[in-house]
Amino acid sequence: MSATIEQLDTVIVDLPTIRPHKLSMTTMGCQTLVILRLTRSDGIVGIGEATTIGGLSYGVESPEAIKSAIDTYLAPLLIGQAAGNVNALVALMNKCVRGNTFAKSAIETALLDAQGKALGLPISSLLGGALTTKLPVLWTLASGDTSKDIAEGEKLLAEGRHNAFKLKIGARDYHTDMQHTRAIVDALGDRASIRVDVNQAWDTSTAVRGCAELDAMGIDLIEQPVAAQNREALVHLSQHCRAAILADEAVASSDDGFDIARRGFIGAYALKIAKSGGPASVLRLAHVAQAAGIGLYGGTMLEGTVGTVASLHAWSTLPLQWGTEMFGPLLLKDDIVENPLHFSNSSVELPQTPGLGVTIDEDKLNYYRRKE
Ligand SMILES: O=C(O)C[C@H]1C=CC(=O)O1
Ligand SMILES: [Mn+2]
Repeated sequence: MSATIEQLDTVIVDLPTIRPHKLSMTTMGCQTLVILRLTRSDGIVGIGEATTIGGLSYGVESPEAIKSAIDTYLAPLLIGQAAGNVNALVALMNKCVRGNTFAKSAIETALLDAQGKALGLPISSLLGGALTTKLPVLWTLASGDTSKDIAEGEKLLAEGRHNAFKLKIGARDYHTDMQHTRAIVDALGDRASIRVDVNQAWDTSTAVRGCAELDAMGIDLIEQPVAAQNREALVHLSQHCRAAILADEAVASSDDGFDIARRGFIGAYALKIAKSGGPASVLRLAHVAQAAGIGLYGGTMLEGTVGTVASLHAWSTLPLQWGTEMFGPLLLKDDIVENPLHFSNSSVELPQTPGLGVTIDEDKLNYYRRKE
């Protein structure tokens, strides 16, 4: 008899960051992960993670709401169902629960982890196979202080840990942001690819001016310069700017991807498992992008190791013109897995053991779990 889903357990975990991480909408001093354990009738346990940024300041699901959506709605829906058919379970979740892609992503990850363990295959194999087992990883310089960012970039270049940096701008006034970016390009730009993420902070005319100025500085990639809803401007910028434009908050589902492509967008899409509902569901968006000639980038919600590895399994099956930013675990002071990822030479290694390839460290989980 095939295994059924018996139990879903969620815990909220708060992990401190190694330094403040400053984005246009919030400054993080801690990252909150929702860790899911899904137990099957054959005794196999799959793990998953749902993580957002800054409570409700970045996405529409808070960690507390994600836990509640799983505990109250998704768990009762799934318990008793056959555990091995991920497509059927995703279809059931999408039929009965609207939105809530962060919560669904944790579940899809746990289902794939469990099924991979049952079949003795890594998740990437369940998704059709990895094109590579080493993926490029950039680092985000976002301490909020230009000289600290330069020192951090110099150290990481010297260690050979990263050769591409993303700068977070948009929180401060336009001139301060431009001065900050120029100083970093002057200091590090001859040895590293420098990209910026504006996180939706500019109106259209500021974005037209800003993208031209960033272009002239030699910035390679400009991420989400305008509001997520301002698709006209995003398309216009992608067609008029020499630097590539990366759509992040503007693109979550394959429908978003199709609409933006249909309007004539020619940049790249930041894929994130949390935006699309999991490591299998995100591939639909990737395939729309590929059909439209749009580039791919492996994006992060600054997940811990579980969410990062889940994403890496999906990214490994795709040609990524712009690499990945799967550095989340390196931004955290500690980890809740027994076998952390290996980052070196500007890349990370994809685990090859069955399922995700990571095991929870129960003592660490217990230490960092939120005590209600
Ligand atoms: O891209 C975002 O908007 C969010 C996140 C990804 C990397 C980082 O530093 O912040
Ligand atoms: Mn972004």
